[in-house]
Amino acid sequence: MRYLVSGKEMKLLDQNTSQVFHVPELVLMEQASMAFVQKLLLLKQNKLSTALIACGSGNNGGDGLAIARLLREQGIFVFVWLAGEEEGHRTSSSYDVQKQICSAYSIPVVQKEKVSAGEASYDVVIDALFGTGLSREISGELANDIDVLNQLSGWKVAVDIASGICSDDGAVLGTAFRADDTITFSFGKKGQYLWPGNEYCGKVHVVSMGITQESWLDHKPHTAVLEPEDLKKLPSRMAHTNKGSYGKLLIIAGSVNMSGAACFCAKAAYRMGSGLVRVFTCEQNRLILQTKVPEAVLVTGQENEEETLLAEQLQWADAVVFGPGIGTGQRARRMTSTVLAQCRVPLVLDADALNIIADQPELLEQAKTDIILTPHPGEMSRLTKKPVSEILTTLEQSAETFAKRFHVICVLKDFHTVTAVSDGMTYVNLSGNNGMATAGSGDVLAGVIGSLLAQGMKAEEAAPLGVYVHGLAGDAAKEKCGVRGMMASDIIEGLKEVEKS
Ligand SMILES: NC(=O)C1=CN([C@@H]2O[C@H](COP(=O)(O)OP(=O)(O)OC[C@H]3O[C@@H](n4cnc5c(N)ncnc54)[C@H](OP(=O)(O)O)[C@@H]3O)[C@@H](O)[C@H]2O)[C@@H](O)CC1
Ligand SMILES: [K+]
Repeated sequence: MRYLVSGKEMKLLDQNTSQVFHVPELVLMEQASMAFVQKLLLLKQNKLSTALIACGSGNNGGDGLAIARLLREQGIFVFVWLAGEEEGHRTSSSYDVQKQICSAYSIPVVQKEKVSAGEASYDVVIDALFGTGLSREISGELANDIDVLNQLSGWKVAVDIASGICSDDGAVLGTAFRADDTITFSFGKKGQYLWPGNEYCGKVHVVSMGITQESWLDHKPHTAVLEPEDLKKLPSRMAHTNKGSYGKLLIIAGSVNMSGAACFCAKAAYRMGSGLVRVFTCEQNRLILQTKVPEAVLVTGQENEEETLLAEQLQWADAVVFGPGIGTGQRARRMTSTVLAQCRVPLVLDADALNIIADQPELLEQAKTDIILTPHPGEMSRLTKKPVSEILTTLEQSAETFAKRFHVICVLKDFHTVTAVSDGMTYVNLSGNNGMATAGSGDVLAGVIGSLLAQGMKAEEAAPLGVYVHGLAGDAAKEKCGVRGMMASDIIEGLKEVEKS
């Protein structure tokens, strides 16, 4: 697991390192710039001969000037554009020092007219206009400067973060540099991974500049990304066990003409390691379920006995998934009330269950168990009564606010799904790909998380880990089918590859 930080947190880490651990700002700047150059050369295998470095007037610009000097040392023809100063902005003291050094080495300075005229071309265009210090919309000449950079040909690389992207949430503040790659210091910044910032920052490379975990002091980071080593947290398999040792999962899913959701969910749960899965569904789905997932035990009932049967099944289960394909009619609404009132084991609420709860959020408050909700932005919009556009641009905040308000875990699904757990941690998921935007993918996720819960994982661990594993399964499916050919069943098959990794 690694942490992602906001701009404010990065500033705090910088300050603590300078003030408590006595590492001067210029030393950090030198280390950052050296690490940047090392990475840059590695990425292009030393095949660079010309570079343009556009510098703002703060410390990001200071980095840019140090980078110019270090690239020159490597025999690269460098040109700096002092865009911040040209626009009359106040310079930082470290920028002033770096500029003095550059002047002493006679590093060539180009003016805007020359850059915008496109007279020269550069192998790499480096953006050091703004970093984590960006605090408001970029306007006027500086906005135009960014547009000028975007129009240049050549490989585009951002120093720390693409200028114009808010480090905290990925918003575009006015306009933004479009980087192919971003080389960032010490910690990934949240805005590099959240939409639309992720599209502007390109591939993000984190390099060390000498700020270590100690610099957190007593502040606790609260956004994390799971990594391959976190797969060790998956429930272990012992030698002397039987199918009952891996939990009893109840999946309440499917309705007339909606059998697929139940199939995907149950299959995914078995592939995730469940030993016993029961599917509570309607009688009409018997044949298809018994053909597609013969491993699952089916429970169906007549309308007049269904409520009693459901209550009995809730008693049997170690974990419950409720919602995929249940519809939003009277039967589904009755079941929602029963499940939320009577379930005493960890519960995943997905799909139609979320749409029903959107009309009766008080049901969530009455529940007496750990709940994980897995809305996509459309469902989240119905749950919160906020437009989808707002949810998409405030993904982390939306998940966090909902989790805190209802004391639940909120898995807000998107290209980079955000999981907010009730203790204040949020996880940004980086596994997966756009081929997973396909029917049934969400049912698979619900089955994966449900399975982990039934195997005894705590809800706050099962939710982010389930999301991560689901993404890895999607990546395995991409290898086999490509992003267009991928279907939910391929993601289920992909779960086998995650197990092998
Ligand atoms: N600190 C350290 O130890 C190290 C930091 N490092 C590097 O420093 C970077 C952060 O540097 P930074 O804090 O100087 O801010 P930066 O992003 O360069 O912006 C400059 C100034 O612009 C201003 N401003 C803001 N928004 C604006 C707008 N829309 N339009 C116009 N002006 C605007 C704002 O000043 P304000 O006007 O708000 O007073 C801001 O201060 C970081 O990303 C990393 O690259 C590394 O060297 C390692 C050591
Ligand atoms: K930058």
